Amino acid sequence: MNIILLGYGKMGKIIERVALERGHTIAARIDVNNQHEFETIKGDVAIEFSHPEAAFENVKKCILKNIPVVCGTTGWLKRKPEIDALCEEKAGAFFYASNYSLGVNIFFKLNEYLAKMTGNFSEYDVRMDEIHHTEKKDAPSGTAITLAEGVLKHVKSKKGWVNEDTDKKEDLFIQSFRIDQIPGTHVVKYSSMIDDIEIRHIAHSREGFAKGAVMVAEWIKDKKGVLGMDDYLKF
Ligand SMILES: NC(=O)C1=CN([C@@H]2O[C@H](COP(=O)(O)OP(=O)(O)OC[C@H]3O[C@@H](n4cnc5c(N)ncnc54)[C@H](OP(=O)(O)O)[C@@H]3O)[C@@H](O)[C@H]2O)C=CC1
Ligand SMILES: O=C(O)C1=N[C@H](C(=O)O)C[C@H](O)C1
Repeated sequence: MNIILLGYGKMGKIIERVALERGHTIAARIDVNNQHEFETIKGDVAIEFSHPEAAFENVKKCILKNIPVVCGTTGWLKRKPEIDALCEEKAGAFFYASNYSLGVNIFFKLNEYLAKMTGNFSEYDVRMDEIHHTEKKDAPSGTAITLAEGVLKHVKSKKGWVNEDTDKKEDLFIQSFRIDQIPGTHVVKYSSMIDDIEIRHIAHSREGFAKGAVMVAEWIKDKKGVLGMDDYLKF
């Protein structure tokens, strides 16, 4: 496959290496300074890991050019419904995941299972921590938001997530920490007066995110529609 990279920062560079190792070629590396090149570029699929302010336009351009697009950029999801609608209208292919690593997607399912179990017992409260490197633009992380959505689906006492400390029982508190070089750590804590049940996912590097994104790009090449990890992994 000939892959267009939209965003050539930390993730774009690792995705390039993984893609080359898997026998693909790179059609273009589009970053903030060479956006105009995108107008003339041809490729089989685009992988978009850029900036919360840039993702919407990048994905839109791909759909309008009929290029299947795999997007990993977080922090722009308020506008995702517009992209979903455009993708359906143009019969395009758009894939979004807040986290492309296999481990995190297993972790999402484990979290939902625990939320369902503890949600039946008023003794348990739940909160979350996410820890990332200091260059991260958005908070809370996209992964933390997906985990929170998994909790909110099953724990009916929680009405929404918040990113600052709260003493309201109905708020699910996601605490964000920014520490140099941390690729991504997520913790969900189910606590009662008697015990704690805590699950933790620690990414040792960005390798899992990049490998997952390239594998999804291989898969999406001949697909149509608005797609996500549940379509790809089919757990
Ligand atoms: N879903 C997942 O599995 C994962 C998602 N992410 C997400 O991916 C995104 C990128 O992460 P990361 O690579 O670490 O970030 P970086 O800041 O290292 O890289 C982003 C790159 O995109 C560039 N950029 C900015 N605007 C545009 C634009 N309009 N078009 C193309 N490129 C642009 C930036 O340039 P400049 O620096 O000049 O602004 C920068 O080079 C983040 O939103 C992050 O949260 C990260 C890891 C995994
Ligand atoms: O910005 C990052 O680095 C990461 N972003 C994603 C997120 O916001 O969840 C995925 C991963 O945690 C790394």
